[in-house]
Amino acid sequence: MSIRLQQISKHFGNTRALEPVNLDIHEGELVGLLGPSGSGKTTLLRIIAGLESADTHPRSGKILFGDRDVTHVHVRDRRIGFVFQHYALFRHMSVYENVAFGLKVMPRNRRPSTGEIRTRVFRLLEMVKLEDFANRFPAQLSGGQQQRVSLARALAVKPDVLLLDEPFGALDAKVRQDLRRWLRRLHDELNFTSVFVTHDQEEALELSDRVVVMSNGKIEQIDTPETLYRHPANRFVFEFLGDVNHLEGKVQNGILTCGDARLDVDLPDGHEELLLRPHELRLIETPTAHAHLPVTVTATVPVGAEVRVELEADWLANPWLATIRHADFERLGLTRGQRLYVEPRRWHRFAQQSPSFSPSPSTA
Ligand SMILES: Nc1ncnc2c1ncn2[C@@H]1O[C@H](COP(=O)(O)OP(=O)(O)OP(=O)(O)O)[C@@H](O)[C@H]1O
Repeated sequence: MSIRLQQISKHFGNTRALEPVNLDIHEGELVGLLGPSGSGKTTLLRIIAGLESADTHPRSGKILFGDRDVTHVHVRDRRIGFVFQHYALFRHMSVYENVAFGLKVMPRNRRPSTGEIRTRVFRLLEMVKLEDFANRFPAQLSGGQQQRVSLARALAVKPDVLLLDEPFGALDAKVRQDLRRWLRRLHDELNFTSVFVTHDQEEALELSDRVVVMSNGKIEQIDTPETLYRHPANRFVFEFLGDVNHLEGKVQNGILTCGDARLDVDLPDGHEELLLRPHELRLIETPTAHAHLPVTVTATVPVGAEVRVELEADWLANPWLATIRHADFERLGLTRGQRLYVEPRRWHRFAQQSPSFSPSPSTA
């Protein structure tokens, strides 16, 4: 089922939660709504669900599910499954009863037989690997297991659309990771259309076919994770999608200067701010002819396959972060207090007036 939003806006009193937005979600797509707190993600999801109504003035928007105009259709008639952050499982019902609930309360003419309900519930419990837990109660399950029951329950009624609001928000990192895989697998296997809300960049990039990046009630960009990362539409998207180091200074005759730091840049004279990703910084023991960026190591933290290195310097307003391979970490014998130089492999800049993205070639 495709979803189309046309000119949907929302005010709560004087607060504008959503500017008029247009959004096309294709049938079978898994779309993430990503943005900082208060950017309007939940409001947008609730409007798709029919739990919240969009503004009707000054200009009324439209919501289409496939060809069906559902703008004024009640939530219960939209054929939607929900999964929320706080597992709203019925605590007095077993896992089996929780998953079967939506089927048992269907109108008589649509309700499957008891046998069919049983088959469908066990099929879903198998898919989320909880078939041995059918008789347990929610309190006897871990957070991740409860969320898998929530997923199975939402899918039991064969929704056209599955909506998830920070579904894994309350869980620890490892469980979140597992549940993402569950969701992706179920999505691909059962082929429904899903929209989920998250403020976690990694979750959005890993799980989504396309990501909708939002800020201040506006859609900043809608793209595949790959395109978002490589071609951010503006500075907000670039900064929101990952850690960024800033280098601000004056360019004269192709050299950017900031205190005793210097970097060759192919830019016209004037004030510039360059943005650098942590993995695009190389740490070296002596400056090069093109880059003289002296720094001091203030902390080193091994994280997975990389080491995060915090760097400070008099010429820096805020510390920098570099991520390097363990092999480089060992080769350089990095310790706190060590003095080094940075050589950017690449930098980025966004023109002040226009929101265009100007990736630079390597400056090395
Ligand atoms: N029921 C409400 N009454 C008044 N203002 C609201 C209501 N719901 C949301 N808002 C406001 O609308 C804006 C968008 O809120 P929304 O919950 O959609 O953001 P969000 O991106 O989902 O944030 P979070 O990640 O913190 O949940 C915020 O400024 C919020 O304060």
